[in-house]
Amino acid sequence: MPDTLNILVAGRAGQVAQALANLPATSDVAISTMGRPELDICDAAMVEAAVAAVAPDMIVNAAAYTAVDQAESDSAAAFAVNRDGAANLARAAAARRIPILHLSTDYVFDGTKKSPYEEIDPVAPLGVYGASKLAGEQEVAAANAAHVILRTAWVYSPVGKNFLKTMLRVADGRDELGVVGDQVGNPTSAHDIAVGLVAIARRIADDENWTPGVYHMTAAGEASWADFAAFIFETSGALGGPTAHVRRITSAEYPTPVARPANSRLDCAKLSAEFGVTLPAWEGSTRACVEQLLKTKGWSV
Ligand SMILES: NC(=O)C1=CN([C@@H]2O[C@H](COP(=O)(O)OP(=O)(O)OC[C@H]3O[C@@H](n4cnc5c(N)ncnc54)[C@H](OP(=O)(O)O)[C@@H]3O)[C@@H](O)[C@H]2O)C=CC1
Ligand SMILES: Cc1cn([C@H]2C[C@H](O)[C@@H](COP(=O)(O)OP(=O)(O)O[C@H]3O[C@@H](C)C(=O)[C@@H](O)[C@H]3O)O2)c(=O)[nH]c1=O
Repeated sequence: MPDTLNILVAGRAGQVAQALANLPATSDVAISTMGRPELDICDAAMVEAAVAAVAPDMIVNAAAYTAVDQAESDSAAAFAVNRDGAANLARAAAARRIPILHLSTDYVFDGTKKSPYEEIDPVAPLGVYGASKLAGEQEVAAANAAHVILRTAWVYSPVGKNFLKTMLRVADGRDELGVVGDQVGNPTSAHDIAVGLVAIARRIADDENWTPGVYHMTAAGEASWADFAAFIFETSGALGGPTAHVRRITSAEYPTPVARPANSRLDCAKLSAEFGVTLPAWEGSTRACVEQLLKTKGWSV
């Protein structure tokens, strides 16, 4: 590993990129996050220029088009970012002979499996977002042999747009909320993803014998969206924040432009075996996020 491992992160304003930027400073890892104005991943020339200027040892792609419903009517934009933008970054990394860590999603699956998904399970996205992310995985793998594709899920953090913040905002002034109880997954904190990414980056930099490929990286434990909401409100209510009763509903009672997988659970054993990385259980990280948001009433922004 170089004395300082320089990591360039694309997608600066996003949840995961901000969590990476907010990690406590260490002497052996330097993280530079870049946003759309100076690193629009859809612009191949800009990507090449930014990568040449920063001269990183590794690239993390945390930029993405993540508006799941909107993607259905904005397919070109979703594919431009999630497939073509990812390919641009992977090519720029390959040209410099450096690895790329690329984030992907549980929504590459259709959710019909009855147990947690493994990396070898067949993919079958239900909508444009999932299809565009799957295409991005394929482009990244084809463009750069030195790739780690990390599928995560149900990401939340004190910043950006996510389900946890939506729950606190919507509960402010309401007694009861209908939340789907028939979709189950792994709510995952952006901070925990950031810690995992840096651990993987260190491993790769230290050891040439790592195995490129697709890995699942989510929090330990599982919940339905209704379970997740109930836990958020229990935590927030106990601290004097917004709270509401969760009425468990079915997906049919909450129609959305695109269906979500009924089973989004990811099996993370491969990540643990290859890189020694296991993310913490979702409850503790959710509590920490709610506590942080309550300090600033940060759910409204
Ligand atoms: N959020 C979630 O629940 C999940 C996310 N993931 C994946 O994890 C990764 C990180 O997600 P998360 O942090 O939540 O995403 P966010 O939506 O919070 O952030 C994504 C960022 O990418 C930026 N971006 C979009 N287009 C471009 C572009 N052309 N060039 C540069 N930046 C761009 C966005 O900027 P702008 O605001 O200007 O559009 C935004 O700041 C993504 O790959 C996502 O698919 C996986 C599973 C769940
Ligand atoms: C706001 C709300 C949502 N829901 C349901 C709708 C949906 O089925 C589920 C999740 O809602 P959202 O639309 O907030 O979440 P969604 O945008 O589907 O979240 C996904 O984002 C992308 C980027 C990913 O990669 C996925 O892993 C996942 O995190 O909760 C309720 O039942 N009640 C509510 O009040």
